Amino acid sequence: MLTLHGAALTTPPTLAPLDGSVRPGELLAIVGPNGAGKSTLLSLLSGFRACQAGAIRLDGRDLAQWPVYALASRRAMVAQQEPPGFDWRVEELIALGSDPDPALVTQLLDQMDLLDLSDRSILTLSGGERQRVLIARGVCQLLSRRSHAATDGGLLLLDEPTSALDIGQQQRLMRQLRHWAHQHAMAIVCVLHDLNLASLYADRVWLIDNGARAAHGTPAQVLTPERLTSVYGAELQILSNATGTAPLFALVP
Ligand SMILES: Nc1ncnc2c1ncn2[C@@H]1O[C@H](COP(=O)(O)OP(=O)(O)OP(=O)(O)O)[C@@H](O)[C@H]1O
Repeated sequence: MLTLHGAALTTPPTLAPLDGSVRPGELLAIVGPNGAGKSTLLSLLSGFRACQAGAIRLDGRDLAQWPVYALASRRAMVAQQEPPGFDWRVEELIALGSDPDPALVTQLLDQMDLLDLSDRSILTLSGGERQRVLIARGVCQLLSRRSHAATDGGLLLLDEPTSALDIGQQQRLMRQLRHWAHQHAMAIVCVLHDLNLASLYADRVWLIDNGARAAHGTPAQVLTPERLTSVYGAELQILSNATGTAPLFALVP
């Protein structure tokens, strides 16, 4: 479990103090306009950036106190635009640094619709294919390093994981994220620009605006047309949703 206790950044890029938690088995979406502070917040949650006030704790221990190797078994981060780096084959890159059971790699290749690409060089992949490989690598890191003592699947942090995906792959990924969250009691935090994906798949949403959390709760509580119009300055119409619970939006032409 990840907990925030007045966690803040006081020098630019600033973030107002945040309290809250990310629980095993849930999918938390972080949404907000460009420049709101979403990626900055994700870098705090990952421990790559230290908060300047308050604290962030993973399993009750301050993030800054975790030894690097131990932290890598409990938290994986997939950044927005990771450069491809060296000429790895897809299945090599997924396993890199994790020494996983080969069956896990095959399962992840299947789950991310990458089986046909397993032997290809990462340098030859399209943007969306590469994005799916990097997500598989993050999940592989958590599942293969998981200790027998762990009661949950750790923390997976994803910065705009659907940005390069077509709508079919977006749906597959979001369903797969929910599946991993439930099957492995994994806590998953996803920065999303697509409010409809947040609405359809997230258990909870944090709306970030201007370096502060403007609202948090279920998608239906947070994603109201009035609030979104005010925060994004976009003219929206609300569409009905098949489940009748989460709102869906379209731009007014
Ligand atoms: N080192 C820095 N010094 C000063 N300001 C910064 C620094 N890094 C980022 N910023 C600013 O902090 C704000 C938040 O940036 P961040 O990347 O977290 O936004 P974001 O919500 O992820 O945006 P986007 O949706 O465009 O990816 C932006 O206005 C950015 O210009």
